[in-house]
Amino acid sequence: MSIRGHMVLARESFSMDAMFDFPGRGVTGIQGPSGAGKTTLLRAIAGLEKVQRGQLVVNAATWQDNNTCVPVHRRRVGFVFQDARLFDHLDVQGNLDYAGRRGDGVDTQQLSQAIDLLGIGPLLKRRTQGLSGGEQKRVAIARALARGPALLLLDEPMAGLDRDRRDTLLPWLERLQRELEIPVLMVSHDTTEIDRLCDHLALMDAGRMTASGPIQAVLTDTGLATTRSPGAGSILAARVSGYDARWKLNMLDIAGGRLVLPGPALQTQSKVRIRIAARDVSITLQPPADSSILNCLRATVESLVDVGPGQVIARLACGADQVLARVTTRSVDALGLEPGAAVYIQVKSLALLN
Ligand SMILES: Nc1ncnc2c1ncn2[C@@H]1O[C@H](COP(=O)(O)OP(=O)(O)OP(=O)(O)O)[C@@H](O)[C@H]1O
Repeated sequence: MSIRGHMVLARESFSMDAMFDFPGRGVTGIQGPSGAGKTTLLRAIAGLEKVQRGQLVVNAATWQDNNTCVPVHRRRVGFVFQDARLFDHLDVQGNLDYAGRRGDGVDTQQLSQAIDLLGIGPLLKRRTQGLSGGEQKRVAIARALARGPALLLLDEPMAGLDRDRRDTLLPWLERLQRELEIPVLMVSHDTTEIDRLCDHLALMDAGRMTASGPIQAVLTDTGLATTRSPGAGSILAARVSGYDARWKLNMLDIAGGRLVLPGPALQTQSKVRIRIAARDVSITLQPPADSSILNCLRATVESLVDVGPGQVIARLACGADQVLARVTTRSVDALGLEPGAAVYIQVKSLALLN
């Protein structure tokens, strides 16, 4: 199960030579600087962009190779563009029906599942002009799912929405991610959206793929410039193992031990993802005797990379997980840190992702 391909094209001031091999299920995030070619790649996969050379196999179906080029309307692809592009003269139902006009018509079962998953039922008779930005996006996504696509392409699904609207749209997208079998390629600038929704992450720059892999591995690959950015961090899978009602602390089991997260009680045994920002992690040689920091775990230094004047990014193994820590060169020297060193990491704050 995979989405494999190679897209080559040249424009006056841009060329793309992108090889990719993404998982055939789950959500793959595509990130990269403005102008890297992310939208162009999605358009090429959808068959909307004329390429000089193209190969594309979507879960064993060949959409493009030297001899074949399946036309756009025969590619089983759902595409949500940056601007939702709904038809103003039609109501929501009319917009959804419109999706069936090309290709093989509407897949009624898939469409009713999408209407249900995205909570669109109450909106069906509404004119699209009166819908909020988030509602319009949900309708656009349902429309993209209406023909029962084999692949869903989302180009900046949160673009143009303010923080509050993003926060309300995200749970709908999480629901889709959990309950739909369709693989999704999602271009996004938004780290929260990427962290919460993606299992796999690909990075693009100047028309080329610079990295692609499980999100945890890509985020902690110190060979990539992204781990030098102020927002660098790692994502860990955790299981909720208990709740301390007195202090309102959730106990989260991770591969390398236990973390505590303040807040309302999470459902025991549920799986959650947490993000640990590299700047919130400090390193000690001994477990602290009296510290206000609750989260302290054993770890082993894997690598140390200079990332600017006086600063180092350390990658540490913590159980089967990798954690990044941004520390000073002075601390590295004072603690005698080197690959293989056994240490403790202290985590100042955690962000719960889902
Ligand atoms: N229709 C077009 N004609 C000519 N050049 C184009 C066209 N569309 C995009 N480009 C150029 O191709 C390059 C890649 O654009 P693309 O929109 O794919 O980048 P992107 O990574 O999606 O950027 P952003 O994050 O800003 O949306 C850019 O240099 C852009 O200016």
